[in-house]
Amino acid sequence: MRGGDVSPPPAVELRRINKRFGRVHANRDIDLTIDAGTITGIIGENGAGKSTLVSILYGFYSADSGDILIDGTPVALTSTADAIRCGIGMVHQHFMLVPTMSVLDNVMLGREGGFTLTDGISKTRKRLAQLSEDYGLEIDPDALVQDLPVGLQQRVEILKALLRGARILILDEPTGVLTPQEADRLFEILRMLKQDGVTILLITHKLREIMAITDDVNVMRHGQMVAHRKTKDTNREDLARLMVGRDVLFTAKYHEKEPGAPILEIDALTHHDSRGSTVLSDISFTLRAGEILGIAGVSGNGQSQLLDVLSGIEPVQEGTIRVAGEVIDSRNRRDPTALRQVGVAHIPEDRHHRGLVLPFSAAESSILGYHLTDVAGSGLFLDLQKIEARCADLMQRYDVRPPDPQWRSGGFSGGNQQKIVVAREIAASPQVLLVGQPTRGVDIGAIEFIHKELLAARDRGCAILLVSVELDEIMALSDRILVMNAGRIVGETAHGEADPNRIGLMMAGIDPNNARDITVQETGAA
Ligand SMILES: Nc1ncnc2c1ncn2[C@@H]1O[C@H](COP(=O)(O)OP(=O)(O)OP(=O)(O)O)[C@@H](O)[C@H]1O
Repeated sequence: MRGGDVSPPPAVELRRINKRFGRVHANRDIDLTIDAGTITGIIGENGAGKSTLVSILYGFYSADSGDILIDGTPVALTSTADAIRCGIGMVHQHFMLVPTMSVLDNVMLGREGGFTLTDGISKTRKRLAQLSEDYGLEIDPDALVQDLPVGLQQRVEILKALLRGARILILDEPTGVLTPQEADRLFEILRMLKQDGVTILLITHKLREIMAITDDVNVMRHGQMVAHRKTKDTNREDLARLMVGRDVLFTAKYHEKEPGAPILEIDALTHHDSRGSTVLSDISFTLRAGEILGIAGVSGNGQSQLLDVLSGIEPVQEGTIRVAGEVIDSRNRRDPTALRQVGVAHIPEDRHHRGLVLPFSAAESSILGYHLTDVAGSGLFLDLQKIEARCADLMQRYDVRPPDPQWRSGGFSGGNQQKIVVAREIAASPQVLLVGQPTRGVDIGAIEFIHKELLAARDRGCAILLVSVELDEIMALSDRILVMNAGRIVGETAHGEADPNRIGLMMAGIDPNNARDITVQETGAA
């Protein structure tokens, strides 16, 4: 017991935790102490071992060795059910909810933990309503999960954990998919939970969030815990240095450059989803060679559909796309492979579903979409040696860890998976590069690197369409910015004239010329 006999034991104590995956030593002699009723952050580069560590605490992985103490008592966590029984809950990066079921059904699912069948539906409904009210979560128990925006889906995950009796809540990169407004709301909820004595463990790459909400912060590097700081005694620069081992540039080194000829011309593009709702409305713009055109917008305002149509995942319904003179419209479809052959590359927003095939090796994933080009070999068959050698080279340049072309794509940490996708698409030297959320889940060192690579591709003449919910990222890289709201382009601004407040208002659907006394909070990529 620390601090004399009267102080309570820590909520969580990890002692000399070790975990290996084959030859990767993901967690090496990790010690971590978390006091009850605090918010503790864990930061570290991609692949540092953060998710592995919290997965061990949640009983998802078993440690090879080491001890776990909850409230001072040693526990054996051999399954997530064990963890739930010990009062541990987890909100995952990829939600574990069933989209076609209601909120109530979802929280009733898999009740291994704090409440049982005898609780009955009506009792659960009451507790759900009470918790939702206590924390201002605004959740309708009968809503279908698929109809809720991601911010609300995440609250359902939190409610599910609380209903199972969680007193220790783990959140693994909870804001990666949230708008800045949703993230602020999440932090209010976390502060309320802390006031009620819940202990919170937060993994994030965003140092702004660490500084805003945590009491303590722990830094991991190469599988080890290398530093602990009281948040009030540190700052972003200090933490960045501890993580990466060098100073980090928080803003990309942008320089002006005259763009070349038009390469991608979009005219009157309108698109409807499967339910007939209009998701893109009369979109027209021109993208030039050697230009980065940023699309700013709150997620869910048509940006994803725009990328889907431009990359050939969805057919053009109304309007035309002209790529290097070639016309694509409703009568003349091009699928993503055909588009790649005319030089249109795509870094998709969702690396799990569209960027990688998780059971494939890194080498196989590194030629996805390019298997018909000479990077895959010259004859009828794939030249595996050539593919692996090229993949090894890309992995070295993009600092993918482990740098092993034969490693299974699904066995890389989230940020390293993202680097594989970014490396593949930039290395194809496309004429047009469509980019969706390029730095989601990526550590600050890698953000700096990816930004540098995007600017370098622009300087080589590539025309880049950059979609990101991080306004800082859009402002740092784009020569021109278009703002999207409700499926329409509602504003345009040049790099030098970009004003985050004006853009923020347009993103929210407010005409900045008529808005008074409204300021919009800036977002932060790191
Ligand atoms: N299921 C697995 N199979 C094989 N290797 C794995 C598995 N899970 C993790 N690893 C390896 O363990 C190491 C640590 O991964 P982990 O996901 O814990 O990192 P992280 O710090 O959470 O990274 P990120 O910030 O990118 O999410 C990585 O090198 C990864 O490749």
